Amino acid sequence: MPIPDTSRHTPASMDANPNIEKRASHCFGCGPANPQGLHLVFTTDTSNPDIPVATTQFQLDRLHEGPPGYIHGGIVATLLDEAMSKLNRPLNVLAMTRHMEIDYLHPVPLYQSLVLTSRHLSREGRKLFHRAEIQRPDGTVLARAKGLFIVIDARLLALAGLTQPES
Ligand SMILES: CCCCCCCCCC(=O)SCCNC(=O)CCNC(=O)[C@H](O)C(C)(C)COP(=O)(O)OP(=O)(O)OC[C@H]1O[C@@H](n2cnc3c(N)ncnc32)[C@H](O)[C@@H]1OP(=O)(O)O
Repeated sequence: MPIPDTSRHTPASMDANPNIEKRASHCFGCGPANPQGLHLVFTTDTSNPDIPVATTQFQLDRLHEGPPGYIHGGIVATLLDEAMSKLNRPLNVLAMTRHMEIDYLHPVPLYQSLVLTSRHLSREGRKLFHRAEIQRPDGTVLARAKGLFIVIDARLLALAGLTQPES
């Protein structure tokens, strides 16, 4: 069994002083410190604070290939999930994906700049309903998702040491 290269990826539990920023910095979708991550950087439009919209452009290569020339479907799901998760902080909540459904409308190509966007739809108590799309620059929708995110009690996360520096 290969020995993990901990200089490239150290589990948070092995960090000397892990906190939420360090842990989030390894998020596969958006963490800058994850050498194998997607490094997505979103712009969030909160001009209507009740309906935030998150957008990024991305371009992937064969590292994430599924069908020849196209992005793996699981990575497409990751992209859509990540985009929807970016709506939670503007809504001032911590939330996790409970359910999502995806329409794979067209294969999503490698080596092309694409647009990933998400929009908050509605809220019912702890349940947040979001949607996300991957589009070509001409607006053609390649994949679309609807997601249900559940608001997590921030106090429980704090007790677990996830939202503040551990002492
Ligand atoms: C610290 C946050 C960091 C966020 C990082 C974001 C990364 C990107 C986003 C992700 O990928 S998060 C990782 C993937 N998600 C997970 O690992 C979550 C795993 N699931 C859980 O931990 C729990 O299921 C969860 C905390 C989400 C919810 O558990 P709960 O026990 O608190 O909620 P519950 O199961 O009772 O469901 C809440 C409500 O949703 C409803 N519900 C559940 N599934 C549903 C469904 N499919 N359709 C409609 N409603 C549904 C359910 O009926 C209920 O309705 P009511 O409140 O009205 O009773």
